[in-house]
Amino acid sequence: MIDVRQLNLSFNAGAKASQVLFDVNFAVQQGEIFGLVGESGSGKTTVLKCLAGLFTHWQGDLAINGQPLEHSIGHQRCRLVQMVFQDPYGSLHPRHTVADILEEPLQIHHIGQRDQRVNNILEKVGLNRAFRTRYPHQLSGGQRQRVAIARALILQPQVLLLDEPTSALDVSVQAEILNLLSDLQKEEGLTYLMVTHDLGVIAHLCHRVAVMQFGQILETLDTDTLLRGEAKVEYTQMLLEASRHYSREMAARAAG
Ligand SMILES: Nc1ncnc2c1ncn2[C@@H]1O[C@H](COP(=O)(O)OP(=O)(O)OP(=O)(O)O)[C@@H](O)[C@H]1O
Repeated sequence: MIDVRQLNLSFNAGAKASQVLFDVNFAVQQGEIFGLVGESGSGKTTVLKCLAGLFTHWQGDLAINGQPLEHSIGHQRCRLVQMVFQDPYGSLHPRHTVADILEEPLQIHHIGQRDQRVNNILEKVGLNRAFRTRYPHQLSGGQRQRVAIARALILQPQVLLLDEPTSALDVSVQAEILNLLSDLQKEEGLTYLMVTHDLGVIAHLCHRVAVMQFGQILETLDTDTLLRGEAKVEYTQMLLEASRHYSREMAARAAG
């Protein structure tokens, strides 16, 4: 469903050029939830932005559902793939109501029956039509992320690119959003490519993960293999240990 072949990307040119992606290769199957993990700055978000059309100066071959992606963003790509960002407050227009936010993509794509579609999608993400007139600042963090997910889904894309979709949320609402994403994936037969640093998120949602460091993929493995501690690459083992340690410390702190 998602094919990334020999993806390379540099920022700036000449003496200031810095390459951040080096021959990135991976493939995600239809209906799969695929995680991208790795330390900060390793290039995970950059991969997502290339697929979403937010970066257009990449080199290589990108395809979704067998359709090669152009070096520009067009209407067709928006109907195929949508991105959900980490910070739902920053990604929603502060002076637009929920109805405005959800109707905008429908207007741009000349899609009718907007009221009905907005009500349906609100219900799908666990909100209701009473939220139509609210502004982002009148919503909780979890509700804002539900609106961001609704906006991503209103054009009925086949692929969602999720950039740490729960990390900006209160711990108590993280599980709610993960469950929502899991339900939507099954109901709609969606394919997810998800950036996360959270072992719990990987264990809960992902079928397979690719481990990135310094703009390269070190290995791709299934979640069970990762959680059994059977990764081939030492860096992956280290990442797993660090994440377990971090989770235990967090749990101890929360309990104490
Ligand atoms: N617009 C930009 N201009 C220049 N450099 C950039 C730009 N966007 C990202 N980078 C650089 O590209 C590299 C990869 O960034 P990216 O955001 O993809 O990392 P990441 O793995 O998602 O990190 P994190 O987990 O912290 O979000 C970093 O060194 C970053 O500084």
